[in-house]
Amino acid sequence: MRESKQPFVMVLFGATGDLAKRKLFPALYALYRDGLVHEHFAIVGVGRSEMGQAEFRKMVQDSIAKHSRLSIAEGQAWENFIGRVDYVALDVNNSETYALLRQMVEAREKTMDDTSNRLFYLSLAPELFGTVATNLRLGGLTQNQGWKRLIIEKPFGKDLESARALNEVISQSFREEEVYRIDHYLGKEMVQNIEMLRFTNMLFEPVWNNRYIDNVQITASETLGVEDRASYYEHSGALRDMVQNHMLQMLMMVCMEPPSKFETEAIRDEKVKVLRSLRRYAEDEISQYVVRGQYTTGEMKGQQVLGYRDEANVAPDSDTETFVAAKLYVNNFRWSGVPFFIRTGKRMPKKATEIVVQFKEVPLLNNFTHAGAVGPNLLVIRIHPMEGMTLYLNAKKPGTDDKVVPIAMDFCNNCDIEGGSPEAYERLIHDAVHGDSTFFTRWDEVSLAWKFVDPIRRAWDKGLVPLHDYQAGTWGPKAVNFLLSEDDVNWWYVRDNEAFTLPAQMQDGVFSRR
Ligand SMILES: NC(=O)C1=CN([C@@H]2O[C@H](COP(=O)(O)OP(=O)(O)OC[C@H]3O[C@@H](n4cnc5c(N)ncnc54)[C@H](OP(=O)(O)O)[C@@H]3O)[C@@H](O)[C@H]2O)C=CC1
Ligand SMILES: O=C1O[C@H](COP(=O)(O)O)[C@@H](O)[C@H](O)[C@H]1O
Repeated sequence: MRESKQPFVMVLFGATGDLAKRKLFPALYALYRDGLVHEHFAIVGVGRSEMGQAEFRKMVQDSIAKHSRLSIAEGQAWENFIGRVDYVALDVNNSETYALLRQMVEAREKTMDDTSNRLFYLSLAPELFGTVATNLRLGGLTQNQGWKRLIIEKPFGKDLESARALNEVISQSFREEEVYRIDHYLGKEMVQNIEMLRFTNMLFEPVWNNRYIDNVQITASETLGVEDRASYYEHSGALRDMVQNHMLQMLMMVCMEPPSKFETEAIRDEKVKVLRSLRRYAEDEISQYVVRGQYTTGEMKGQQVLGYRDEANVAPDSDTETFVAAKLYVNNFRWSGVPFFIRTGKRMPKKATEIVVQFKEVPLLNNFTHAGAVGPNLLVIRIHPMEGMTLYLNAKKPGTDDKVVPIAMDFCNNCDIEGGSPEAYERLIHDAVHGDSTFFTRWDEVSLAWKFVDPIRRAWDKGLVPLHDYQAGTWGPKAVNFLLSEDDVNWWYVRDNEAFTLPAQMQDGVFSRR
């Protein structure tokens, strides 16, 4: 699993981009501040923009000041960090420019007792991933003495065919165990915690199956619209952007069997088995199991917002989906018959990612007069922005003889951590630096995820499934309801940053269905 700290040089392609500024530099700074990387490290930023070292360092400083969970330390500590950051402007398509990059990396390595461990991070447009992997090899950057690793941002392809082609190109320069495909949801504390909750509590594992679980709901809702990413999003849509990766990763974490060891490949093997058991829908079945939607103009926090088709760089007749909901089945012994409802969308009422595990209801016995008011137990795993979990149980209302009320046991994962828990990118970069690829996506996961998603995309492209409208600020198209009503299920109430409350359905001691 994790190696001890070792010196390394990180080459960050896309160092002037949005992700680098908002997430990657703040993450690197936090790792340095928390003493989680070797004292000998350096970052060589690569971008296209011409700028000098001082200007680049100022950009890094501004982005850390704006986006880091930690404030910039005054004095020596900051100087130590920023003094390790270099910049080179080059066009990654031009293989000749890699000689300069190599010189810069080697110059840094000379100051580290000639240790040569290299971490390449591709925070670039996906079309450039293969070219850079190849040019790194042709430019001699991958023939170093120590380890070499390649972190690749998403998306990894746009369908199975393109993902295979990309993988083929990358594999000519890096071995599979050197490739770290990012899915930043796997770096989220509470996504990682699912394993721990499940496999370290005797309370859950015996009932974690189709005998006791009625259904599972996974929501990743966003309040933001497409913002300035339309040129990417128009070709991606919510299916490729969120479902192929983040939603399926959360599903795998919920459904996987206990691994034979808490080791990288053992864990990844179990996750992959979930995707192998995931029921794949044929194109003519998609309309029964998957709903797509696109937001129209509506109100968010009292402000009128644009509909998707009116956003900058979106085609006026775009049929890109900004919302997807689906009913999934994992056809194995543990999960057969349990519906997994997933939904993700932009311009929804709350920013929240959470998983609700709804247990079956107790038998309605004649001698238990209040059975009608007794609702199901729920385990709610809150991933973002609240981190923690809530277990909903039933209990007697104090002062009454027989009135049953829902009660909630709430756990907050990050309330006691100053500055909040580590960001997903901190966790993931830290893992990659230390050779731990557990929370990165293995190639077979990627390919199976595309095998599930591709028929959906094809059915949509053929016009076999309607694209429904939903007003910005709502929970998606009404057409979604049929997915759940067949199973007599409703979406559970989603909290964002609200203080603890019982879900609306549980108030007044009665479980009402919305
Ligand atoms: N931004 C986000 O929130 C998220 C991004 N991602 C992924 O991260 C990656 C980067 O995204 P993002 O930061 O938003 O993209 P940006 O468009 O903001 O940045 C792209 C970066 O690539 C550089 N670049 C582009 N072409 C070349 C070239 N020919 N040679 C050298 N450098 C080049 C740009 O340099 P310059 O600016 O100097 O021209 C810039 O640094 C993408 O794969 C994206 O899918 C994933 C999840 C979220
Ligand atoms: O990968 C992506 O994720 C974000 C949502 O991430 P979160 O950590 O804020 O939940 C999404 O906005 C973006 O479209 C997508 O590319």
